[in-house]
Amino acid sequence: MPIKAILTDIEGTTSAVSFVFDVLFPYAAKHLPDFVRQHATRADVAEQLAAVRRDNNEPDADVERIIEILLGWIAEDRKATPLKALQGMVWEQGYQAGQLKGHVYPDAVEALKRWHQEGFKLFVYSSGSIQAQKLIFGCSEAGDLSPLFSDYFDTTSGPKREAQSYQRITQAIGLEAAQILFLSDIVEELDAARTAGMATCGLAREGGELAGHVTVDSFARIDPSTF
Ligand SMILES: CSCCC(=O)C(=O)COP(=O)(O)O
Ligand SMILES: [Mg+2]
Repeated sequence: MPIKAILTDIEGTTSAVSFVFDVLFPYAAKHLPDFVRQHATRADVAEQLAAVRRDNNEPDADVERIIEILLGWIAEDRKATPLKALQGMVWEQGYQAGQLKGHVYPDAVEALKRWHQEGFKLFVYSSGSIQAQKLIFGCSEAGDLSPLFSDYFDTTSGPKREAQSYQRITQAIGLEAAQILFLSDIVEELDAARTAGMATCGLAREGGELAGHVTVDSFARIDPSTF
């Protein structure tokens, strides 16, 4: 069945792991405490603070305790939906102030533009919140790439290592799973997408193999017509 849509991961796939770990996460760790203190009663922030209390089973946690929990989650790279939502809000301030510019590999920019022009529908699936995804592509070093994408999916569709998440995304996209090519640098994500019936391609930017999946080191080597 020919590929009609491409669903891509961000960290380690379109964008450098070092940008996420050395720029985005430290920025969030630095600015999140004051952001939470200042906006704790704002409806969208309060909703995420309530979710942290629920997820950590600490119904009485005050704002300072929640900040402590969130900083711990950043340090351990926990893909918790409330942390991801709050990080997106903090990064928005950084992008708006011109302190952050999204990193997207030039080969990814070139291929995404070409595939879009060729008629492939492009989608993103990342543990980063949809807001964070729109920012990294909308305020990228290569300019505003957001017109390339038809839709974005985050952990509200489920964890990235579970096949059911890819089934939900397939339903939302409205194609057969076999018509969707999923790109990622994590073998467990590729395995889950394949279990859901998607075609897969691994990105190993430093070289090597993602066991059991076609693996490339650059978007320039991906030809959707061969999957
Ligand atoms: C959307 S940029 C921030 C990336 C992020 O927070 C993250 O956890 C990366 O997860 P991914 O699923 O893109 O590997
Ligand atoms: Mg990744």
